[in-house]
Amino acid sequence: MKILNVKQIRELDAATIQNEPISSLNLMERASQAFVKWYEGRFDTTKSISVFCGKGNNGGDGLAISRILSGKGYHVRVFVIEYTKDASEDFQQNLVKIENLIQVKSVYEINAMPEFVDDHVIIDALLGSGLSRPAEGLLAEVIKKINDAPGPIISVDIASGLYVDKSNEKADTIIEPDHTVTFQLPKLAFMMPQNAAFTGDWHVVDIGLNEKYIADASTPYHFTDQSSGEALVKFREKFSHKGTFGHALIMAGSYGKIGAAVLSSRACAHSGAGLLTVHVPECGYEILQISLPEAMISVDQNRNYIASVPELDSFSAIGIGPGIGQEALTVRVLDELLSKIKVPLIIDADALNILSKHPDLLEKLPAKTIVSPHPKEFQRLAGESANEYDRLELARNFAQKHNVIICLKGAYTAVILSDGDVHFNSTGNAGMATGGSGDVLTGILTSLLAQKYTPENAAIFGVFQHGLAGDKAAKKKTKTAMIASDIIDNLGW
Ligand SMILES: NC(=O)C1=CN([C@@H]2O[C@H](COP(=O)(O)OP(=O)(O)OC[C@H]3O[C@@H](n4cnc5c(N)ncnc54)[C@H](OP(=O)(O)O)[C@@H]3O)[C@@H](O)[C@H]2O)[C@@H](O)CC1
Ligand SMILES: Nc1ncnc2c1ncn2[C@@H]1O[C@H](COP(=O)(O)OP(=O)(O)O)[C@@H](O)[C@H]1O
Ligand SMILES: [K+]
Repeated sequence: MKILNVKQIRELDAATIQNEPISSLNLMERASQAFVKWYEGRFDTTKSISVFCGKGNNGGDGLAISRILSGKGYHVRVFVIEYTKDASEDFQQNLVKIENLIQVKSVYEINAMPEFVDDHVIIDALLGSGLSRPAEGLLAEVIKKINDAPGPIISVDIASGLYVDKSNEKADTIIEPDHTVTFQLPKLAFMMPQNAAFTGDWHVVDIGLNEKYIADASTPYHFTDQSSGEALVKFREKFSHKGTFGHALIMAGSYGKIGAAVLSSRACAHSGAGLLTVHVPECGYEILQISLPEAMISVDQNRNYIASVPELDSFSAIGIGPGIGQEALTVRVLDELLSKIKVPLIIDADALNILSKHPDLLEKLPAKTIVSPHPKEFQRLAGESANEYDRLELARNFAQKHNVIICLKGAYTAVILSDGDVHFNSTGNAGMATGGSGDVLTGILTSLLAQKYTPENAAIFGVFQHGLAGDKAAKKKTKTAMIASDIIDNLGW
């Protein structure tokens, strides 16, 4: 699924109107019907509704939604906030359509706002994708008043005051909805943790916008939804054998952190690699052998941390990093590995921290190496950013400059390809915010690389699979009780 910018969204609207063809008023009607269909599935007619409309097309949607809901037996109050004399054409037409059906109250000053009762639903149709500056004056006061209301808030298309594709300032006044019902495509703003309060649960409703425009639109931003994630799976051929699926090498663990090696190795074995060798310091030998008899163990000469690179000839992909520590000899191991490696590589955790401290090693990274930092590791690697949009740009530049693939981990992990394209992941949940989840991802990615997934597909599909398994684990055990091992136990489909 693509994520488009504001200009493209406007063009998409126009392309639909022109090519279908459909009048813009009827397109607004279709969008409003789609919103109402979503609403009916959630709230019954016992709950009263207050709809707050601005005077652009988002407000026009609000008026149409009010009329349709009222026709379905909902008790609806409608308020138009009079922050300007100008109103869009479709807003005006919808005002005429509603006039004899529901009383519309004009709000010229904050004291004219209604009082709210507990289970009263608020629909926010003040400002949509046309936001061009922060909400101020009466609009800002209204937004604050709505945010203080006890009942649920549902934003039409996007929370009023939130930009679609660029960062707000901290001081901006923005609606804090429980739900956002957005039209046709997810918005870039929804991907950013900084906007969590201004997004709520978001839902995309199909309003039949022009498919050709969407297919042709050029954008770096994509969303790996269920269908695009599942489409990447490589099914096993009938006559395949273990040699078909590659031989993965995982280099992980140090004294006190052998668990990281166990987690990444188990995840690797459960993700389809034909063979798996785990290189661990001596102290990890028995632990690994017992916890994962399916793996072969390559025992380092050093007791407590990895100090040597094993013979690499037989491996088809290598993952390094979980729990390895940053001892001087381990730094040398990473250096030597980067000089010798001829197969796809994934670098995570302490191996990333070593890269941050030894930036000269960055120049040695083989093309299309996958790096999987969480935000703190990425900051160590690439530096600070003022906000998450800037961080994403920094990551896109970093990926292009070093010709690597970055899995920037988070609620919507961003897989950033070496051409700068970004694929936000749709799966996963806050139950995965627990020690070891990242080690599991490293194992999955190593496994997919060993199976000859392209590094791009390995990263996108691996992150998707990881989140999917996390979602299954949360369903069975709850987000609170699940641990990283549960993600492994729920791999597969
Ligand atoms: N695209 C689609 O597919 C479809 C879109 N639809 C709907 O249309 C919505 C977009 O409509 P829209 O373009 O009229 O924008 P919207 O936000 O309602 O108002 C813009 C007006 O507000 C003004 N303004 C801006 N910021 C302001 C501020 N802080 N304080 C005060 N004023 C401010 C701005 O002024 P200007 O920037 O021109 O000075 C302009 O006059 C979209 O979100 C969706 O709900 C559906 O109906 C059909 C399918
Ligand atoms: N709130 C969340 N929603 C979805 N996924 C999450 C969330 N929090 C963490 N995760 C996922 O869990 C993993 C955590 O990785 P990481 O921070 O490296 O953990 P660790 O170092 O403990 O293994 C990442 O893949 C991340 O995307
Ligand atoms: K809105």
